[in-house]
Amino acid sequence: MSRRIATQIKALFSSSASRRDKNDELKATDKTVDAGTLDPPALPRVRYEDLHLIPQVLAAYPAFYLTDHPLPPPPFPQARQLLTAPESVKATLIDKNKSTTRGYHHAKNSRREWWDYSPENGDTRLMLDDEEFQGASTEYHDQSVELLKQICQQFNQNGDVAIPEEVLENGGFTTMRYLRYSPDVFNEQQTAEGDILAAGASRLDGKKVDNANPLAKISFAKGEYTQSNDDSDDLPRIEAHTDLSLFTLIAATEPSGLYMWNRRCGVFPAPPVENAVLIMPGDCMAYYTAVKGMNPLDSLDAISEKTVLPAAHAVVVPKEAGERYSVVVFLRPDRDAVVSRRMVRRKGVEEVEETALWWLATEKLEVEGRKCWLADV
Ligand SMILES: O=C(O)CCC(=O)C(=O)O
Ligand SMILES: [Fe+2]
Repeated sequence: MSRRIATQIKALFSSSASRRDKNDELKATDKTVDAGTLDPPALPRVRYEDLHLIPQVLAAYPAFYLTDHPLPPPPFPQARQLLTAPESVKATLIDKNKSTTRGYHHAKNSRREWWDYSPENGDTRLMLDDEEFQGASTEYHDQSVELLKQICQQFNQNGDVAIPEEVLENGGFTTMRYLRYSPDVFNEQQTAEGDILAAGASRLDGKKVDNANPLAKISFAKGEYTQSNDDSDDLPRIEAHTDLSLFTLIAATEPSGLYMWNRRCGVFPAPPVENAVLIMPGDCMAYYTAVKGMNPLDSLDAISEKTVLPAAHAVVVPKEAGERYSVVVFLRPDRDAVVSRRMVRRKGVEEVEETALWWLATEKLEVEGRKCWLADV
């Protein structure tokens, strides 16, 4: 790493500390300070003009905020417009083929509802019939895709191609999601037999078991996170998972409630930051940045410090905090894009096995706690 970049990165990471209240900063440097007065760890901020720093930043942090970017304001009014529309309108936005990546969905036991915009071939089906809604939504989607592609290009510098150009040529299987987390989203027959269980929840011996929410009632005190599962059924949330994407972009309203893990299980709160978007790597990046000639499906040796791992994240909106809206853009390769190639031995013969995005998606559905809502990819 050049000295200039090393200095820039150092400045970048210390700048998250310098943003804190001056008193806190003084406390943080005082070795005798009670750990209870420390802030939780902060995710770094990267300016748009410093995109080249991203590979190094993601070697140290699970995600980052991008500031000074050219995106328009996030379409929160549109998210609110759609997700608070009458049930009869939402019903018209449900895909007839039961797609899990297009149109309106809810997980009422998690007090969450969402709408996916899947614009393959410029498709505007399952959108609100409103010109302003469509204009703002497509504009945010299209510009976010361009931005996320620029982020991917940072891994293809100096003759090194991590992400194949063909993956970045078209929009691939990219989608945008509007989410609403609210105590007002609830299942009227919450306890009725046969109701749809919250994502990640299952029935065991007739009892409802909630394994969806490891962050229920999370709090930070004395320099540590503590968690309890009391009332976890009531909190608007999304279970811990990684995204099936190259990169994911998130803009959210207050209150916060988004948490991310780094590769050493450190937890970072990821509250909204004004005029910034949160960028996190998804599953595909681990394959594209694995040690050359090795495959994470074969061995953990394929993962080096420079390998960009998908960021595990969860949302738990604190009790009585009100509603939270988020706008999420998932940059993905085509469904058929080969994400990984490796040599396997079958019936004594060595052959190349190719893994496509759609296969990763279906495989992921089998993994408890790592569901990704892409059943029909
Ligand atoms: O609402 C958020 O901030 C995150 C949503 C999310 O993780 C997802 O939809 O995959
Ligand atoms: Fe996610």
